[in-house]
Amino acid sequence: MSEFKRISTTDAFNHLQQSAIFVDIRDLSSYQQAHIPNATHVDNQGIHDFLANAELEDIIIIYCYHGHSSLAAAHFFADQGFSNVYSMDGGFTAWQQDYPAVCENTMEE
Ligand SMILES: O=S(=O)([O-])[S-]
Repeated sequence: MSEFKRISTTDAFNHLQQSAIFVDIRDLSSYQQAHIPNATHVDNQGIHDFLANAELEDIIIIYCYHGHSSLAAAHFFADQGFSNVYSMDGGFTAWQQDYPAVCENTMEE
């Protein structure tokens, strides 16, 4: 059974202080420029490591650019057995509009 839910940026924001894992599936340079604090960048190369280290009960919030690709990714994660998977509506574009101060980058590191 594969089920995931959709989550608004507001509800996702409320998960920031909790133990949710934010997964950024955009391309690496977009991630490096700006991402949700502590988000993990996961691509096709990194997905196996990620899956090996995550717990099936973890709360996983996936986002892309606009909230379309993350639906397919959330479906995939749910298919792997994760029970708390969310696709963030509006993607990082919406997040940046709603929470412009709550972004970090890894360009200088
Ligand atoms: O990243 S996107 O599929 O929402 S354009």
